[in-house]
Amino acid sequence: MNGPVIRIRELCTRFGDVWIHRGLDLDIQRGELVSLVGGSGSGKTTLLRMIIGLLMPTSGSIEVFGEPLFGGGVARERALRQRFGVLFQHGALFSAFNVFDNIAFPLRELKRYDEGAIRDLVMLKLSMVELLPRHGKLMPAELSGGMIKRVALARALALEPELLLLDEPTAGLDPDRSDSFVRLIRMLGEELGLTVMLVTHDLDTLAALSTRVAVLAEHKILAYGTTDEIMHTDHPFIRNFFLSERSVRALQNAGHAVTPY
Ligand SMILES: Nc1ncnc2c1ncn2[C@@H]1O[C@H](COP(=O)(O)OP(=O)(O)OP(=O)(O)O)[C@@H](O)[C@H]1O
Repeated sequence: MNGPVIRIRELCTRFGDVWIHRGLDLDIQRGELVSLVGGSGSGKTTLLRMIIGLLMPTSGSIEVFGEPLFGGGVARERALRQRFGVLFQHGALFSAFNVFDNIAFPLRELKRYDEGAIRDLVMLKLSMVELLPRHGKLMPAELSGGMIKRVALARALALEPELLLLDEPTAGLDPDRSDSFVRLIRMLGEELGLTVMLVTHDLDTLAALSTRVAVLAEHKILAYGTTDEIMHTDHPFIRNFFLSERSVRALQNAGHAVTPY
């Protein structure tokens, strides 16, 4: 496929009288790792939910893998969605299923594999996220925050997606767990040749992962470029977000040349 993996044009979203997005355009090319940042309530999660197909925009278009996301009939929409994996903010594991069954869920839903093949695939995904076969028997309530994220990532990877969408992947993790989860995402992204889009508030995550950063402000993608390009864009949100003392430390740790504002 040529062209962007995600192509959004003239997207508008209105809830009641309130406009969230207004004329938003965004292209994400294959192999990119794009962090979406923006102020609280700017519409990042809403945009992610639209790309997943959970919400319809008020107007405008979203194409994924060169095909319109909406309006192609249930079977085609489902086939399209099988090509992307989603990691929700709190993992969204099924609390009544153990780890094995959570990861097996999308595979069983597909009705393409017998239980032997499903077992092999679940074990493979567990090892990809650096968990052990015995972890498969645990229930979600028995997992640490970091393990929940890893299981949710294994489930997101179950159908071997080409596109991975992550909502606040490191939220709620302590710095060590956050660092190791970021390393895992980066390694898997490279090994599997994934295109990744993530929503994050965390500068460490953004600085360590992104090939590009998209800034959602004033109802649209106000700036889009490499971390270095974005850092040097003059806009109040960008100055506050990137050039606070804490942010500068995170960016310097990730090897970016930056001086405090
Ligand atoms: N289904 C909905 N109905 C009405 N309003 C909604 C709905 N979903 C989101 N909103 C509103 O849209 C705005 C954008 O919400 P969204 O969760 O996308 O923001 P965000 O940028 O992800 O914020 P945060 O960084 O705080 O998580 C908010 O004001 C929210 O209250």
